Amino acid sequence: MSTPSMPLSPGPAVGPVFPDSPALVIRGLAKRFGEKIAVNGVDLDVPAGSFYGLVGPNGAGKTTTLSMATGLLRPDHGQVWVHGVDVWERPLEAKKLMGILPDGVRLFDRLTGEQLVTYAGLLRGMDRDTVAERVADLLRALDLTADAGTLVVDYSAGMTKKIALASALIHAPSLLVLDEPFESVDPVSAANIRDILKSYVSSGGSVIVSSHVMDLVQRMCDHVAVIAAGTVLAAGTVDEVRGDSSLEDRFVELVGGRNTAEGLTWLRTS
Ligand SMILES: Nc1ncnc2c1ncn2[C@@H]1O[C@H](COP(=O)(O)OP(=O)(O)OP(=O)(O)O)[C@@H](O)[C@H]1O
Repeated sequence: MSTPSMPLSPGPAVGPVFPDSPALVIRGLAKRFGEKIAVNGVDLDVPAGSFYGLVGPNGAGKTTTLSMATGLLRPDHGQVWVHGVDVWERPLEAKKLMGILPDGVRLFDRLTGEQLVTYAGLLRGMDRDTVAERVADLLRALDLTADAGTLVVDYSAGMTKKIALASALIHAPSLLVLDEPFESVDPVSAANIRDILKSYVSSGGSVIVSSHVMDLVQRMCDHVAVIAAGTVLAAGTVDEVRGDSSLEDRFVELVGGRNTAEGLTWLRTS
């Protein structure tokens, strides 16, 4: 595979971040697990200030792509830039710019919710007073104040998602990478999270979010990429990708795979 190149200037090898550069650029990203090709040459451009949805069927390669884009999983091929900073060449610089909500990663769950978010802030090198102020704000915004002193291991799945999101937001990153942030989250909390993310984007932040909920992506995101079998099938603004259809219909059209229940006659009760 030839060396991938970024079309827009990635900036100098060392130096300040370029605010005008795209929030995230992915070129030729690929990953194989044994015989299984999980990600097969993904290119993606997430403009700064966009709310970008990444959708695809189960096993499409969304988590693998986002893990490689955020420096959690080493790609076999390809390159990733966050605001012009090469994630795999300058990981510390790149990671300062990102807030990450990974899917299924273990948290330090013997800490209380408050301790966990505080720890995330201190790890980011923030001073204690700012951390304390932001932890209180985040717990309030995510409706976790009453459970601040509860161990994370005793949180429900939705509460765990929310405390992990708070940990990703504490250092006010430029780019938020969220893998299935709404999974297991109740509708009121999901609406609160959407409001937080919308105001984050309107104040200049960028978000890339993976989700299976097409309706949510259509309402919330301004850009979307459809990925299946490790390949991007369509990408652009939500209106460009969906055309005259709903995003859900367009998704089914692109991805295919609708099955009938013909083979499950034994499931009929009458
Ligand atoms: N660590 C691993 N070892 C082996 N195979 C893996 C591993 N991680 C992912 N895969 C495989 O790679 C493919 C892509 O998985 P991935 O988790 O990226 O998909 P996804 O789009 O996030 O799926 P879902 O929507 O179900 O979460 C799948 O076939 C999966 O089985």
